[in-house]
Amino acid sequence: MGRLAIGILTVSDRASRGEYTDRGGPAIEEYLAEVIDGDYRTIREIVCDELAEIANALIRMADQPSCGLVITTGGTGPAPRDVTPEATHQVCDKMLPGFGEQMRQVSLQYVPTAILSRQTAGVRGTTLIVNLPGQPRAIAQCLDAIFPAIPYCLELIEAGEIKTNASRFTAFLPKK
Ligand SMILES: Nc1ncnc2c1ncn2[C@@H]1O[C@H](COP(=O)(O)OP(=O)(O)OP(=O)(O)O)[C@@H](O)[C@H]1O
Ligand SMILES: Nc1nc2c(c(=O)[nH]1)N[C@H]1C(S)=C(S)[C@@H](COP(=O)(O)O)O[C@H]1N2
Repeated sequence: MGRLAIGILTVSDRASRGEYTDRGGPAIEEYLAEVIDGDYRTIREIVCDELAEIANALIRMADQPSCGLVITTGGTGPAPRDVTPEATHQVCDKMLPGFGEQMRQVSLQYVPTAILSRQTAGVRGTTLIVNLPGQPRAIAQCLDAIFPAIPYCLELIEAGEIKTNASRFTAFLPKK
C-alpha cells in the first residue's frame, strides 16, 4: 500500500483559471504538516466548480490504493455553481454527516454565514472525503473542529494509520 497519501482538492473557478493564486490548497498542506506526526505524501489538484470535474478528481485521488483521506476546499455554499457536496455524495458509498454538522457549529463562532455551507463528508472505499469552505481562513477553523476524530475514522474504514502531533491536540481513540 505504501505510505499514506492525502488528497487536497481546491474547487474554485477563479483559482483554476489562474485569476488568483490558490491559497486554500497551501493552507491545507500547512495544517497537515503541523498536526500530523509521521510520514505521508500529498496529492494536489485544482478544478473548476463543475460537478463532473470535481467527481472525477475525487475518484482519481480516492482510488489510489494508498490514499486514505481527501480534503476539498470551496464550492460548498448555496450559489448555482457550488456543487462540491453533490460531487461528494455522488462518489461516496456512505455519508458521515456529523463532520459537516460539527464544522458548521464551530464555524458559527467565527462567522454568522457558516450556516450557508453545505459541507459534508463521506467514505469512498477506504478513503474519507471531507469538504471545507473556500475561504482560506476557514480551513484551520474547520479542521481544528474535526481532526481529533479523523485517526479513529481512518482506522475504522481501513484507510491506514495517522498519528497526530501531541502538542497540537490529542486524537480520540476509543479503547477496544
Ligand atoms: N482557492 C482559493 N484561494 C484563495 N482565495 C479563495 C480560494 N477559494 C475561495 N477564496 C476566497 O474565498 C471567497 C469565497 O469562496 P467561494 O468558494 O465562495 O468562491 P467563489 O466566490 O465561488 O469563487 P471561485 O469559485 O472563483 O473561487 C472567494 O470569493 C475568494 O475571495
Ligand atoms: N469557519 C468558516 N466557515 C465558513 C466561512 C468562514 O469564513 N469560516 N465562510 C462561510 C461562507 S461566507 C460561505 S458562503 C460558506 C460556503 O463557502 P464556499 O462556497 O466557499 O464553500 O461557508 C461558510 N463557512
